[in-house]
Amino acid sequence: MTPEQVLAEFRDAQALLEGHFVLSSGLHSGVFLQKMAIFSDPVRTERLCKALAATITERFGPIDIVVSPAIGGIVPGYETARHLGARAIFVEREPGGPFTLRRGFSIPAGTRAVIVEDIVTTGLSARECLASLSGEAGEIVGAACLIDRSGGRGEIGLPLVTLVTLDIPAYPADALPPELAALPAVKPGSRVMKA
Ligand SMILES: O=P(O)(O)OC[C@H]1O[C@H](OP(=O)(O)OP(=O)(O)O)[C@H](O)[C@@H]1O
Ligand SMILES: O=C(O)c1cc(=O)[nH]c(=O)[nH]1
Ligand SMILES: [Mg+2]
Repeated sequence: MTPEQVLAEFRDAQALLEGHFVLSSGLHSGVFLQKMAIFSDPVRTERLCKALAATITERFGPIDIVVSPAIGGIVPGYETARHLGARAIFVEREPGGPFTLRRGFSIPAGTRAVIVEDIVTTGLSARECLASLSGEAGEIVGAACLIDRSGGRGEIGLPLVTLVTLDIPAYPADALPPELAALPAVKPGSRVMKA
């Protein structure tokens, strides 16, 4: 799948939103990729995740386990795992807390795992996912996402593959451009911000 085809999927699904958004990292942006507009369509999700699985195989070789950060990573993690012939597990948090591997999930010795994210903005969520797996015996060989909106600057601590790299501006709350500051802010994701 070319980057243009991937972006066309997001555009056709009306997943490319404009407004004033508070992102998971606390940064603000005028653009939000509403991945759930993609993941609510199994056929569209299959097309994208099949392509991501091929990219993962090419870069990292055989994969036994896909591990994803909840909530956004669960659907693409599962669908990508299906195309990799791998298992799909996820890390989740108590509101406001760190990611944890629960529900009997593990990455056993001798297995090769990859982190699958939906969108990477700063890499914070993927980094926190990786940190939560430090006690697992298997090898985390890399990370993958559908869209990297960091311009390739997101830091995960693992090699990252993606279907598309975009460089979408994001701003700290105290450095908003006036046109963004003029719009009411909404926070679409699940991370609980600490006051
Ligand atoms: O690279 P980052 O700066 O971490 O931003 C990207 C993360 O933000 C979103 O998750 P969010 O925490 O909003 O919750 P969600 O997965 O429940 O949508 C998205 O699903 C990624 O996990
Ligand atoms: O950084 C985020 O929180 C984020 C950005 C984006 O475009 N889409 C999303 O689901 N989360
Ligand atoms: Mg997320």
